[in-house]
Amino acid sequence: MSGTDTATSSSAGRIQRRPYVVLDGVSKEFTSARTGVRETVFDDFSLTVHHGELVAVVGASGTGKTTLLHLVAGLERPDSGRITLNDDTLAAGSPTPGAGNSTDMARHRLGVVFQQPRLLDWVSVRRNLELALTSSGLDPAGADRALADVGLAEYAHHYPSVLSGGQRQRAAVARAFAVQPELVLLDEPFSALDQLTARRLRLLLQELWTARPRTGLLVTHNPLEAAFLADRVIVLDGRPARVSAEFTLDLSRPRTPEDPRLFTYQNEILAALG
Ligand SMILES: Nc1ncnc2c1ncn2[C@@H]1O[C@H](COP(=O)(O)OP(=O)(O)OP(=O)(O)O)[C@@H](O)[C@H]1O
Repeated sequence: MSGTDTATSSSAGRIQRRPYVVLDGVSKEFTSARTGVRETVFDDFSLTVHHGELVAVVGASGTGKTTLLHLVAGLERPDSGRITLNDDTLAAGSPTPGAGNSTDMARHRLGVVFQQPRLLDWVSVRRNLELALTSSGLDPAGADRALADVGLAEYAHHYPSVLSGGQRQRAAVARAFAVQPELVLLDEPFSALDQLTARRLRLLLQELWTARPRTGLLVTHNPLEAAFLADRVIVLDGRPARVSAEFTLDLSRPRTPEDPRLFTYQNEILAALG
């Protein structure tokens, strides 16, 4: 633990040595809809994310960042290799790869935030959260608390369409955290927002993370966002994808967006991106 303030936490204090997400020798191919050619996105790819660790994944467009999240979420199955979450085998390669098991998300308490909020427009914001809670076998009464945590209590009865883009993404974050996820997957969660809103939501995410540390994978094109939020940043490169560089960010939390050390990391990550 660094410093004397008990509200701050260092990575070393939060991250356990126990692996939570393990990809072991994972391979994944797709057939391009455009050319009909098979592309090997991952070949014998391995990655470990430890309990309490937030790993950011950066890399050029098309390297396989979203595919990596989909594999971990159980939305895609590996062609070969094994993926385990908290020692529980989520997926093992099968000769007939197909869609993942939709119960995986509930079983492992996954919270997912996508680039777009993906809220149901025909029900209220509260109902959106209640449905997520119910499908995870949780009490829907938790919706109001989750909305209050992100500052949206007074918008609970509104339909998503009357909310601003930032408020909708805030609601999406609330929905992801409402299920008290053990694992949070974030796919470019703030890239569709203006800079000021994105900054506020990063601070909110940090608050939620500090209140109760979880394990997470964050896909982002923004090296500064990666440095601000993550414990470790990996750079994915090539086809098939491999980890070409890795940065451990030993900065205590809460972090401030103006911390000059973040800009140093940003430059190092940018240099690794080439
Ligand atoms: N369901 C699919 N069917 C066919 N090809 C796919 C499918 N999903 C991904 N791919 C291909 O796999 C490769 C990796 O895609 P992916 O979306 O994971 O990359 P990415 O690194 O997240 O890209 P970006 O940064 O642009 O979002 C791309 O060539 C993509 O076309």
